[in-house]
Amino acid sequence: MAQDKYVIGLDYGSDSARAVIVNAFTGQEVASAVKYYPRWIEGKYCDAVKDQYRQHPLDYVEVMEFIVKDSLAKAGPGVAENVVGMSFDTTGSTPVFVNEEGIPLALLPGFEQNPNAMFVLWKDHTAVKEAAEINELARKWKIDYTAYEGGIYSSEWVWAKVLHVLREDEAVRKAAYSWIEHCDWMPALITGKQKPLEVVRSRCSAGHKAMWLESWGGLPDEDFLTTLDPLLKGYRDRLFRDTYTSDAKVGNLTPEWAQRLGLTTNVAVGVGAFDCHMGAVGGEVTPNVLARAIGTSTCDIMIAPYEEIGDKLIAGICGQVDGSVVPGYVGLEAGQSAFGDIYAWFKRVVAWPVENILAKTSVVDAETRAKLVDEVMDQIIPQLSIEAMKIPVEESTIIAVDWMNGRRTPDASQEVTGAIAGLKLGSTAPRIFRALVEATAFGSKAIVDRFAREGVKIEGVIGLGGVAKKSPFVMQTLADVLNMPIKVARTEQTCAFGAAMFAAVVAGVYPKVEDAQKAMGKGFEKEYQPIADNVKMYAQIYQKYVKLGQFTEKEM
Ligand SMILES: Nc1ncnc2c1ncn2[C@@H]1O[C@H](COP(=O)(O)OP(=O)(O)O)[C@@H](O)[C@H]1O
Ligand SMILES: O=C(CO)[C@H](O)[C@H](O)COP(=O)(O)O
Repeated sequence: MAQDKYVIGLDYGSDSARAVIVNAFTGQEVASAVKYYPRWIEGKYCDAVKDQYRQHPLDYVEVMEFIVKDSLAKAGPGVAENVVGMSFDTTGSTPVFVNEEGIPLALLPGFEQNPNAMFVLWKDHTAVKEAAEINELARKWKIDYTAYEGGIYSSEWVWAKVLHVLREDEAVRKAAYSWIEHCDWMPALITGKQKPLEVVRSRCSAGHKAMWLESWGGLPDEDFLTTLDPLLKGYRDRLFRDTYTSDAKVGNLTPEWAQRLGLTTNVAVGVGAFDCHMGAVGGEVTPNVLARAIGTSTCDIMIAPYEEIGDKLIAGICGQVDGSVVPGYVGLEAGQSAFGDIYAWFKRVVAWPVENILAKTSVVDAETRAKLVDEVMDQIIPQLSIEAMKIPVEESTIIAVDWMNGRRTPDASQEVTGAIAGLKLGSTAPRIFRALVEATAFGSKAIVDRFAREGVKIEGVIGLGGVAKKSPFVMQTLADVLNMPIKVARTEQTCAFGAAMFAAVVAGVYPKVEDAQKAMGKGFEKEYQPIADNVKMYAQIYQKYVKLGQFTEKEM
């Protein structure tokens, strides 16, 4: 019998990263490990009031070493030496400035504590002004470089972010040579191909976030960038012309990284991509099916055959890119800038006395106090869900809008804000929580409706990600609001699993990712069916959501 071969999929989410070791022949999950980013979880380098969210490169490196070694230890003997491939997915656009050697500036002396020298996380919205300038210039330019990115450039994306940091920070400006996305830096680091012009760049990040298009000759031309701001002079030449889909190999693990991770230099490392794109692959996406990674945010992915999409431009989404999901298809991306993050925000609001009064009380000893606080914090969302679920839909008289972190799709605007209306003295925490869950579902419906309006047929919905797994309440509400059945992917870590499928292709186990999907895929664990009575009621409540959104967009 042939020796088993193993692959590792690494998924870098907003708060934590996980590694999954998978048998490349059978798709059996052998072991996994997860770890929160240590500096991030302490709230370092972030300022929510300013919409500033930065992540230190050391968080990514330390977590990688831990999760790979921990999962290998759990896998037991005979696995490490037979790992043949490794691929990454990360959040995005999450770029960092690097020096000529490709080293993120925060790893250099003098920059260790400078948030501008760190990765600018996708949800950082400090570059709203720069995004508006990009949109204004693109409208007037001979080529509308935003055309394949839904027609609106967002402050979540790389050019807005790098321009903002260049303007804000003279020290970074002087030290910076180029920039790199998180999904490209991880493979570059461990294969020793870190120099900016040697980095094998992802089609997914370049196409969806950097206005890269093959037929334009790659990135927007120098003239466009320097008209935007002369500070961008020379960057285009210090970046890339070509990009690669995730079935391509970056290189092999270097001896140093093989040793640090407990693997061998036989490990082939694949081109990275964004979490939801690999998640869609792990969730076995097919044409006309919307795969939704539902976690902190949502990222909604579809794939379309060339002959179906042709030259059609889909307005108001986060881009359509050849090969960004499955090579050989156009990948379409949309999403909500906050989904589970809205529940997390409400949890922080209701938990204010827990974190600020209970956490300081002297009524109990320190150990008991810490346990109490932890237990209350952990139980808030699950308990609110249980209570909110008991409220009949017809009593859903509180209406909320889900733009607490801006609106990613349809029609990106990070300037819009969230809202809660219809409050009364009887509006309890579970009732408000229910309204927030409904608002996140209504935000999803706005996306589905936009795809339909643009002529993209959706025949099925797949749910993956933390919320899809953890919350039957949210998923049932979503099925009712969308009036569509939703299948939930069986694999525990669908994004990491998708990365593992790509790793199997990169390592030569399968010629195409579709073959890896067939052999390794685990199917679905559950299907939520819309409940007809709820569907009718939500169709009416949705109109109120739309009106409230129009009001806040205009007046707030
Ligand atoms: N029981 C729950 N019901 C609904 N949402 C939840 C629940 N538990 C956690 N969440 C939300 O899940 C989100 C994290 O999703 P997850 O997919 O695990 O992470 P990430 O988005 O970083 O990949 C958080 O925003 C959190 O508020
Ligand atoms: O915008 C993205 C991809 O284009 C982000 O990577 C994604 O939304 C991150 O979210 P999460 O933490 O929910 O996985």
